[in-house]
Amino acid sequence: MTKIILRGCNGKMGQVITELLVNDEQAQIVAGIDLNGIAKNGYPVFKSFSHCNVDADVIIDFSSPKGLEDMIFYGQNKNVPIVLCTTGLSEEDIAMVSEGSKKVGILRSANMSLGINTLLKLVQAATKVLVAADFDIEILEKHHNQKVDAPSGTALLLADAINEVLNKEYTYQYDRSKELAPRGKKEIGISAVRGGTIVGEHEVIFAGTDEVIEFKHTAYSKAVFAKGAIQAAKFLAGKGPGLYQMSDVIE
Ligand SMILES: NC(=O)C1=CN([C@@H]2O[C@H](COP(=O)(O)OP(=O)(O)OC[C@H]3O[C@@H](n4cnc5c(N)ncnc54)[C@H](O)[C@@H]3O)[C@@H](O)[C@H]2O)C=CC1
Ligand SMILES: O=C(O)C1=N[C@H](C(=O)O)C[C@H](O)C1
Repeated sequence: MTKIILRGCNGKMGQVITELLVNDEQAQIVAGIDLNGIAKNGYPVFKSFSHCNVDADVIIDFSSPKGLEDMIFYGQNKNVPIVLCTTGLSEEDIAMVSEGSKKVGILRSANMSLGINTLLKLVQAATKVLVAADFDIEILEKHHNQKVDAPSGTALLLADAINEVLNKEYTYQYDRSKELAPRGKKEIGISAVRGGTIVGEHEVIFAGTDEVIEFKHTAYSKAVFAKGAIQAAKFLAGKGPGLYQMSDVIE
């Protein structure tokens, strides 16, 4: 049985994971960490890791970048690897994750769904062909009105995957409305829409002369992310230090 500490347990994703694990025979939540500290799901909830005294195999984090350092410190000290699903991380946060992973296993992914992780490979293959034929690349993402970070972590993940194929030569253009200059050649445009209860939509648009190819992923429920996170937690439990990705879990 994989014993999980769920950080952000009282949030939207925390609740979906909690419900999914009720009937899971291979994994269970042994404690939650949440700023509001309210226990409502049959497991203890602590306001921070400094109060958490349970025996666990893995941490799943869907919360906020605040307190990231404390979580990594806890993981290193207790030898508990971390599935880091939270987005909106700064450059400094990402460097901290990279450094931290030298002492504890950390799997970081801005999107745990099978669909987006398949899309990453498809857009890389498309980029190789289409950029050589002078196509421009734009990414459009849409999310619910409660989302605090923009652009989404997934939009950045897609852009990074594309840019990897392009030897990291492209820059990201986030706000075209302030631009007077025309579109740059080596740039990836990234645009965000926020409204209602949209779970998560990502479009990668390859626009060439007289033809356009669009790749689109739509999440219809948060369960697609929760299932991926649980799968990742089962994979990561017992693993040693290192920086892992979803591609290590779903080939
Ligand atoms: N990687 C993925 O597949 C996905 C990632 N996310 C990301 O997960 C995060 C959470 O998303 P939601 O559940 O929608 O947000 P939410 O706002 O509904 O829930 C966040 C929860 O974390 C708690 N929290 C915030 N800061 C905390 C801290 N420093 N320590 C302990 N608890 C803290 C809040 O009290 C709240 O209960 C966001 O960054 C979001 O972008 C969301 C969906 C999928
Ligand atoms: O906050 C969300 O809801 C989501 N966040 C992730 C992101 O920033 O990409 C993943 C998913 O799209 C839902």
